[in-house]
Amino acid sequence: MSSKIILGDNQFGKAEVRVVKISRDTARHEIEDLNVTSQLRGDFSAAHLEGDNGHVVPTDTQKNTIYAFARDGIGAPESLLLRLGDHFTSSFDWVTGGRWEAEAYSWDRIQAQGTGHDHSFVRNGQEVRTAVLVREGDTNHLIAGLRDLTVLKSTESGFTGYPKDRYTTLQETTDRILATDIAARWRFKTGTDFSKVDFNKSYNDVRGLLLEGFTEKYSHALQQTLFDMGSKVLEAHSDIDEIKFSMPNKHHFLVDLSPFGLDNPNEVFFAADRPYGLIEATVTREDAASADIAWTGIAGFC
Ligand SMILES: O=c1[nH]c(=O)c2[nH]c(=O)[nH]c2[nH]1
Repeated sequence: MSSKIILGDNQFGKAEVRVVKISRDTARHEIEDLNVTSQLRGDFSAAHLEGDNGHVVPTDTQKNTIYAFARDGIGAPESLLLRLGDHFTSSFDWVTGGRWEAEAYSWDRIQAQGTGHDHSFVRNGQEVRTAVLVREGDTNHLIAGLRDLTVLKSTESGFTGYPKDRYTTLQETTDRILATDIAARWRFKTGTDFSKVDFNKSYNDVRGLLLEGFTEKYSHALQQTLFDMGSKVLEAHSDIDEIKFSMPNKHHFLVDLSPFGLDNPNEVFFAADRPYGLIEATVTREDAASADIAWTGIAGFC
C-alpha cells in the first residue's frame, strides 16, 4: 500500500531584487545598493494542493514592497529585513514567518580635486555585506555577515607539526604568506531587542575585530587564526551568540629561482588560485541556545 503524499516545508517569494537608492535631498547624493530576497512562510497548502491562490501574496508584490520601502531610505540591511518581516507577518494573517536576505554593496565617492565627488561613486572593493532574517511567529533570528573580505599577511604565519605519511610532500615552514577571503556570518542572540541595535556600528565593529584577529598573533594554522578572530567578536559583543567562517587558504608557493642563479628569501611567490585549502568552523558560546532554522538556506558554512 502506498503511503499518503503530503506537502512538506515550503516558502516562496522574489529572489535577488536589485535595488539602488539615491538620496538626493541635497546636491551631495548618497547611494545604497542592495540585492534583496523575500520569502514567505505560513499556510499556503491550498495553493499547492488545490490551485487556490487566495493566500498567495504574489512574488511580484513582494518585489514591489521592497522598492516601496526603499523610497523612505534603506538604512542598515538588517533594519530593512526586520521591516519587511514585520510588514508581511502583520499584513496577512496566514503569513506566520518567512526568510529575508540581503547583500549590500558599498560605494565610495570618487576623489576629485582632493575632495569626494557629490554624485560620482566607485565600487568599494569586492567585499559584500550580508544579512539574513528568519522569522517564526514573533521570533526573529538575525544573522549578519560579510564575504570576499580579502586579507593577506606576509609573515607571522607558519605550518608545522602535521602528520606525515607516504603521500606527504609539503615542507614545514615557520614563515609563509597567509591569505584568505573572509566569509563570516554571525548570529545575534535570539530575543535581542533589535530596536536598540545600531546595525551599521555593530557591523563596522565586527569587521574591525575580524581584521584585528587576523593580524594580531603568529598563526600556526588558518584554523587557529579563525578561532582567534571569532573569539574576539564574541568577547566584545554579548549580543552575538555564534559566528561561522568559511575561508580558503589561498596558497602562495615560493618560486624556485635557482635555475636563474637567483636566491629567493621568501620574496617571489606563485599565487595559486586552485586548489585551495578550505577551512570552516563555527565559534560559539557553550551555553548558546542553538537556532538551526536560522541557518537553513545559507550554503557554504558548516
Ligand atoms: O593553515 C593551514 N591549515 C591546514 O589545514 C593546512 N593544510 C595544508 O596543507 N596547509 C595548511 N595550512
